[in-house]
Amino acid sequence: MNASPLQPAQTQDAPTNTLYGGVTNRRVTVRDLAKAKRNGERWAMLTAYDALTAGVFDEAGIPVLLVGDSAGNCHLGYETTVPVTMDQMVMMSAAVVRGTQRSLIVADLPFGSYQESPAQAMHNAARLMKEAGVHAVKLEGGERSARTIELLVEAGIPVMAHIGLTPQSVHAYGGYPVQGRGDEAAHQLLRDAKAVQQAGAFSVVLEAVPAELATEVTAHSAIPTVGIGGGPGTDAQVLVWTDFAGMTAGRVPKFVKQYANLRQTLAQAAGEFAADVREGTFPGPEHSFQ
Ligand SMILES: Nc1nc(=O)c2c([nH]1)NC[C@@H]1CN(c3ccc(C(=O)N[C@@H](CCC(=O)O)C(=O)O)cc3)CN21
Ligand SMILES: CC(C)C(=O)C(=O)O
Ligand SMILES: [Mg+2]
Repeated sequence: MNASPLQPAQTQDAPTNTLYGGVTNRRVTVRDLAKAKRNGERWAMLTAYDALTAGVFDEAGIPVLLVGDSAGNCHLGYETTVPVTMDQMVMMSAAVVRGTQRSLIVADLPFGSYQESPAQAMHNAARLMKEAGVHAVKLEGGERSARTIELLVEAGIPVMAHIGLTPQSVHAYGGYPVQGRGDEAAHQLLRDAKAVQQAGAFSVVLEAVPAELATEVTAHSAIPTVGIGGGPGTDAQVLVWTDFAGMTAGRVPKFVKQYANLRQTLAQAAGEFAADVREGTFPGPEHSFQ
């Protein structure tokens, strides 16, 4: 039986139960993710906005990378994701695709690029697939986006849905509140999950919802659920890479676990570089040409 591309082939030097590390010579596909769901395999997704960091995460064995419109907050200096444009998403997505060999690359359709009509969504999803070369797109909304998801899927575009807290609605929410609290909200989330699955989505992000509800949605879902602030019961987890790596300035959401403190590391290195230059200890002879 072929090893799942989500896990290393069981060779004597491949540690078990770790992320795959370039053990196969093909891209992860939506079929691999469906198989992982059937096999109860959990997997991790990270955001990436450029070729360099995408390549690091691809080599580290992250099977799916999301070119998130969170780039607005983490890469482009905006306060929210709302200003991010299609041209910006195409440029970042193309870089992420060029920087990777195995990870499946999903790109967000940014605010205002799909809500007008299914035809508008088709036009912009096609741009991401053709101009950037991504393998799937993601869009926000459950029942409200079902017809659009159907059209894209019928056109051969794999769609990752996104329900619960949908950050493009930040001004309608007045912030980023947890969604799905209370009976009516919980039932709406269950209807959203059912609608996107029936529309043909290959997976669905559950953002900022009570853990028990996310577990219930996952149990009733035939497609992989990807949690961010949804607790441990989802099939997969996604984090914004600048949060997980300790690069984000200021407060990060409660659901973030920081696996590194790159902001401090980089700041300290920059300080040492500046001091060496000021003091004339860099460059030394070993850095100089004769
Ligand atoms: N750096 C970054 N990380 C993200 O996860 C992220 C972005 N940017 N930009 C787009 C959206 C915004 N996100 C957010 C931002 C804040 C909260 C937040 O602070 N939520 C409250 C909920 C409190 C409650 O309702 O009980 C929290 O305290 O976590 C959640 C998601 C997720 N996305
Ligand atoms: C928060 C994740 C799921 C996202 O949509 C993004 O990074 O833009
Ligand atoms: Mg997004």
